[in-house]
Amino acid sequence: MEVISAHGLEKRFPDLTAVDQISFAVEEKEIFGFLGPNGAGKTTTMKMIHCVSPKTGGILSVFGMDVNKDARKIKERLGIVPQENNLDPDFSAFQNLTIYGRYFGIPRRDAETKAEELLAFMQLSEKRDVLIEKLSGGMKRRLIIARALINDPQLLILDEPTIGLDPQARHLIWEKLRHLKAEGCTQVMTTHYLDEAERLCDRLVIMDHGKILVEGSPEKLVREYAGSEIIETTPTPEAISCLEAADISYDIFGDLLQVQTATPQAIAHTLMESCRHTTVTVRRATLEDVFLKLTGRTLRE
Ligand SMILES: Nc1ncnc2c1ncn2[C@@H]1O[C@H](COP(=O)(O)OP(=O)(O)OP(=O)(O)O)[C@@H](O)[C@H]1O
Repeated sequence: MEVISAHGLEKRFPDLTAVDQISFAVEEKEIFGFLGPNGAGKTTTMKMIHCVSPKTGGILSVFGMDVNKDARKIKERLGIVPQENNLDPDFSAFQNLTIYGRYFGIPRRDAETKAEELLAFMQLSEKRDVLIEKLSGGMKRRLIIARALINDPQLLILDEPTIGLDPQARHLIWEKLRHLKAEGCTQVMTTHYLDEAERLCDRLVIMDHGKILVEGSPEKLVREYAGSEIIETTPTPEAISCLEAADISYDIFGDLLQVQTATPQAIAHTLMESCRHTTVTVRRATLEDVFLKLTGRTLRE
């Protein structure tokens, strides 16, 4: 069953088209990722899904309902983890959860029971009565996820869930998101961390300039767009003439020469033979290789 279905979805602002006729479908119980450079249109797409920014064209349905007509009913079944920390600084961790429960009309006692459960789930019980400003970045992020779960959402929308966190905090959040998935919670996320997308997402799209460039599982995208292995060395005249003599295609990015291949051994050996004073390394291709190949290396502001 499709939880989200978009056809020719568009968001036009007076000066630019942020989302330009994109189509995608998110299936029940999957984690679906939106990747793309800054300004690609990811957050705008998320905002249309959670009904805070009306679409200007195309079709977008969530739980089979039209976002422009049934926003209230859709929102009741959603959990939102925004990019920015918008916890209420005047209240404790526990109060932030119970007060949020009121927006969904959850009776006070039920909200309190649920809040205790969620604090325990996110390993925050010890911080129950602590004010927001005393929490670390990782704790705040976990609390925002806990808050998004107060209404038992069927769809969780995560905008950069682990932005700015240390590896321990990120791993803990990944574990919790996997747990939620196993319990049947569909998730849609944006992330700039390609390792995060590779680990968590069943399927993803890479967007740029408001359009979807590619869609598929991380494994499929790596296989199709980056080959299985990457050879890296310094772009010396010897390395370049060695590859050109063997008719092997390569890319040069600053002081890095890369060859994408499924058969790295023979090429790496040839390169090592002809460039004895430079290092030649072989590594597995990653989603980051796909991302840079499709969206380029030019800095986006
Ligand atoms: N309310 C708005 N009015 C006008 N332009 C907007 C508005 N919101 C977003 N934009 C523009 O739409 C484009 C897409 O923005 P969006 O925030 O969706 O990108 P993003 O992919 O989420 O980027 P990031 O990775 O930086 O979060 C950008 O050029 C942005 O400046």
